[in-house]
Amino acid sequence: MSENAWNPGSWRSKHAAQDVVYPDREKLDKVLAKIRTLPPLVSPSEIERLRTQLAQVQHNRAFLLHAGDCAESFDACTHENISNKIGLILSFSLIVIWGARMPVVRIGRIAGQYAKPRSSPTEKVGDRVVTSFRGDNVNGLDPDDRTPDPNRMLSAYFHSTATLNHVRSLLTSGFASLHHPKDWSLTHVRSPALREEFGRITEGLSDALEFTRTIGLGKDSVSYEQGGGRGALGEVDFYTSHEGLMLDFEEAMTREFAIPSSLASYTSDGTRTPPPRVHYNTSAHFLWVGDRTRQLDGAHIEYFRGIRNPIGVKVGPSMDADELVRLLEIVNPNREDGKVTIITRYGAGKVEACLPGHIKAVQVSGHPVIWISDPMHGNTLTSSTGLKTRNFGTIISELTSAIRIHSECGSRLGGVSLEFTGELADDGFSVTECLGGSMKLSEDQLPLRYQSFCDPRLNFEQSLDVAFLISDHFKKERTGAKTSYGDVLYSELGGRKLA
Ligand SMILES: O=C[C@H](O)[C@H](O)COP(=O)(O)O
Ligand SMILES: C=C(OP(=O)(O)O)C(=O)O
Ligand SMILES: [Mn+2]
Repeated sequence: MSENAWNPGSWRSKHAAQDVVYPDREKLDKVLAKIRTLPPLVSPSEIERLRTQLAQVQHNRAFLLHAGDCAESFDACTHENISNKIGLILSFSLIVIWGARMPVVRIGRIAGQYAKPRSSPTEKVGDRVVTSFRGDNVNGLDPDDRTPDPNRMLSAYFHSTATLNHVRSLLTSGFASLHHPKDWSLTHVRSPALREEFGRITEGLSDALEFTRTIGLGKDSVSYEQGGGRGALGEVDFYTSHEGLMLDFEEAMTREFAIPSSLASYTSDGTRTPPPRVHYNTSAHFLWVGDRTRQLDGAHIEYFRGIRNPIGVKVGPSMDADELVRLLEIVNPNREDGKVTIITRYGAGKVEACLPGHIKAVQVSGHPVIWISDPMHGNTLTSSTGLKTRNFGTIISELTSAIRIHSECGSRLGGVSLEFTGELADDGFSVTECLGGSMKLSEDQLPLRYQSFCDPRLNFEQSLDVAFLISDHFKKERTGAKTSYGDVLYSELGGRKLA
């Protein structure tokens, strides 16, 4: 075997950062053997379709929304949570489509986002120092349940299956058409100026949808349940993703297939070459490599370079510009369109110093990439009461800086990666994990409905605030209106420029 040969297990000869050590190796092997026999969660055709759509994003013909929980949990795998999450993704994308007049490619952090890298192998729970919680795929949130258990990977497989099945059933039975701007209440918006701006967008959008329905009458007058079509909003593509962290699991879900729709080729003497066979990770459409596991000579990059799925690479302030280009050479040597999404996450105070150099280096290299901004992970802080949180103003500051810097560098921000949730607490209200937004969530409100057990997520209202901001930006760009970050939406939402 040549030194450069790849197979789904070739990562095993490299160092895996954030590795999980299982005390019972035999049990691990048994679980992995079982996972290898289980059916794929997603199909090669869907993965190829996503690659094509991401190539559209790369060519500025679509916008990418990558969003969902920091970490899913097995307990949160319920009808209510899943439908609220999908509902938020659909509402968010509708608002962006309205402003940008561009399709939105939706990739959820869902149906498999069960494993977490951590800053430290141990953490303090009360007075005790215990092994850090690494996600339901690995160990339990209960401090007495922190020993990694391989059976959790099987459980993750089945929870992913249940989640994905529910997502598919919602989307194929008309759920998307229920997400109407008329149902979005703006009563939480504290600033009258902001409420007016948001209202203008929802009204326009609502009118447009009604108009579409009116001219489509006849075709759509029979409901889906009565045998009719799915309506103007009914046909939506939706893709799944998770961080490709647990390489044992990812390897077991990697399967070899011929590329669908590729044909056999024939030479002039009639010799037939069968269609190329490649390796798909069949546990999700899209996988990303984290900022903590992207070492060029490490196990994760070795695994990622061999799969056919489109991939994301998290890039933080510690990435050198030439290292980024070398990474692209490794994971996309043939420079395929739609293959690599760079997800930048520097922090609002560092984006100015880091992003231009990264953009320029990639431009000089000629590598085709999609750039998206993750304005969450570089902006985490601890509240005075010890809760992990993020400030809405800082989040939109990094996002708007990224949009501006791309444009100044002759590049374009192709999308956004957010940790958000539409899930509701038992009292029916949104979670309270991030500060600010149009509801002006304050520090003393954080403990009210803080439900995340990893990173703080934007709630439904705060997420739509971001959608309105992006939509407004694209509308201005499209109509040639002057974009200024001192305008109503940005300033009323608490946006600020940090040094
Ligand atoms: O989601 C990202 C990381 O897993 C998370 O931010 C790590 O959190 P920690 O710094 O508390 O370990
Ligand atoms: C772990 C994550 O991010 P990063 O690798 O950028 O820290 C994440 O997206 O949850
Ligand atoms: Mn996170």
